[in-house]
Amino acid sequence: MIRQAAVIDSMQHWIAKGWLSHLNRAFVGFLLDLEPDATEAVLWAGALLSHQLDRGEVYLDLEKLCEQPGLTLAIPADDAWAVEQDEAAAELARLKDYSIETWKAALTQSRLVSFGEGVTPLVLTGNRLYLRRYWHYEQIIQACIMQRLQPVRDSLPSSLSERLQRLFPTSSESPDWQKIACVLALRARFAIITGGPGTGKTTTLTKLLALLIHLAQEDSENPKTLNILLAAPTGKAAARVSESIAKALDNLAIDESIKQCIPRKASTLHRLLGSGHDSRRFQHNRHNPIVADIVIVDEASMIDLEMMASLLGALPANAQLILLGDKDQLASVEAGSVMGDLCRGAEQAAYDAATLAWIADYAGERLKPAAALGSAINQQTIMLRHSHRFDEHSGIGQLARAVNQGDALQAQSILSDTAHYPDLRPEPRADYFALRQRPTADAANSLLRKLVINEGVLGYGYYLAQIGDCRPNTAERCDEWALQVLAAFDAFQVLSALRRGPWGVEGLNQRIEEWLFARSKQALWYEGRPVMITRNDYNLGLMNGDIGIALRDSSGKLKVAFPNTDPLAALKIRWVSPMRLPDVETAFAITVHKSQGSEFNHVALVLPENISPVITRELIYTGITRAKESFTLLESCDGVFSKAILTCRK
Ligand SMILES: Nc1ncnc2c1ncn2[C@@H]1O[C@H](COP(=O)(O)OP(=O)(O)OP(=O)(O)O)[C@@H](O)[C@H]1O
Repeated sequence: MIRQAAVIDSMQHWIAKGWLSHLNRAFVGFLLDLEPDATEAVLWAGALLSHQLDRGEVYLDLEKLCEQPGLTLAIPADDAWAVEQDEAAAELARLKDYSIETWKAALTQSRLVSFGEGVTPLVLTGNRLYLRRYWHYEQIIQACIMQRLQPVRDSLPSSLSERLQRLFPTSSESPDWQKIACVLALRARFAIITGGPGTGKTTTLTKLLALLIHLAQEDSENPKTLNILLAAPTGKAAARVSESIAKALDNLAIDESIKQCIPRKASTLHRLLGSGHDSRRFQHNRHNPIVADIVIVDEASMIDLEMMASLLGALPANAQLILLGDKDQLASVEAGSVMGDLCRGAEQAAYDAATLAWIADYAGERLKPAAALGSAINQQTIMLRHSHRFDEHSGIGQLARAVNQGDALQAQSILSDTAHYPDLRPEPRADYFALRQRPTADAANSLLRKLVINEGVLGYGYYLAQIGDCRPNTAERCDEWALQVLAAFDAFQVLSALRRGPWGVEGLNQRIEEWLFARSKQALWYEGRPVMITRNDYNLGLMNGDIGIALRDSSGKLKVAFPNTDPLAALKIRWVSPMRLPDVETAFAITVHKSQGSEFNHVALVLPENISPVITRELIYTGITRAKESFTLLESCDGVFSKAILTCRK
């Protein structure tokens, strides 16, 4: 008992430092209630597991914990890394008493732990300690995907080859991964199409759907019209997907009757599953499945473990699931990097003999066997590799590639060859910028200010001008105006790696508000304040990450205008009183995490003065690839960018 009290004391100290939360401590209390004589190792393991869940990790990896406790637990927190590193190392040393064997021995003997099915709160599998709920989600995902991997047909009709030929007449790519994606996705009820920005995921999807519709219509035994549903994790992502699908369909040379069967509007996953009020309990589940033949989810890297389990659990057994997304992006904010995990090994295209034969027979592509065989999921995973949006001259494309490959030297060399901002006018072909001189905090701040107040589209001036110059004088035009302001806001976005500190979103938003409104702290709500929802509000139908802008409506009242992402909604804008929005934060600067699923014409990525474990290659890559036309790197201290590129969490 004395030893238990000592553990709790240490935990209190960690809570005071902000390394653990009260919730983590409460979880330990819950474990103690169930097992009053729990050992210190079990209590620590419980607290650290709870801490990992807060950080978006699904389990506590005991092996990594033993090897690199600070890095594994991200203690101290990112914004205090520089100052608290030594103290944290000394505190973490107390965990050094435990080896992987002693952790496992203690957990194995505890009544709180089992190794699979059961009722214990904790589950140990190998070196991974899970909370039962998350272990269960993984089981559901695994079982539902495995069931869908079974081929649904052992051959494709000959009429399909002709259609494929028409859809993919010639290709600049060799092999043609888009064509391969189509033929593989026709084989089973599950497929993942992953690729960086502009690699043709949406284009491929529309062709695939056209083929699937033909196949269903031509089925001699049971011709049918497919019920196809399209979804994305957030409202913003759903709106972007709808836009991309509509564009891809406009460019697709197929019969109008087939096009009519392809949905142009995506809903959010919450809506697809039928979200109940204030909860993640959905109307659709295995007892009441969704009615669909094909479900497509874009921006799948944003799906967390719980949502993926809910989705798979609610799919009817015969429905086909197609996931689209960029596996190299950051994982979801909630626990679980499902897409990254499912796509492990996708680069190698490690197909087995049956898959290679299928590809050769139907796509006419003879791929070389990989050195080692990939997993069963790899057989239905296709990585698109050629960006059609960023050509070889595009700085954004080159930079994203170098970052993704962990090539810090190449990334630096691209940036040192950069355009700069003599008068904030980009050179004609350059689409990326960085401070040319040695970065310092002052230089970064002054460039950021210049950018932010820039009256053109490179900064927020353009957006502010839309508010003032385009204000309508009739109530009817208010929605149109709000849409215009929201679109203008998407032209530029400041992104930060961190939340706190002068280079985190809190500090940046404060400075940007002062620069733009030339007033130090004014009222919390003012016209032009962009806000991001920070917690799902099922009553208002606003989801974490949705962005709205405070505007005066036709009656002069300040309201927040949100784009209506419901595909069936008649009104394009929803006006919500600020009083009804307790969980929002200013969004001139947002975290890279929160920017997922969105794209902006110009992105300014701000890096802090010190590296910390959260500033990783995936984060930099995600930040860069949010930019459609131009990208600016603002390093407040030399070296952080390069170090981040060398830090890979995979
Ligand atoms: N095989 C191709 N040949 C030529 N152009 C293509 C090809 N595939 C896609 N494109 C073009 O590249 C652009 C990007 O394609 P698409 O929107 O399908 O990519 P994406 O991977 O879905 O992009 P995002 O990153 O926005 O999700 C579009 O203009 C599209 O017409």
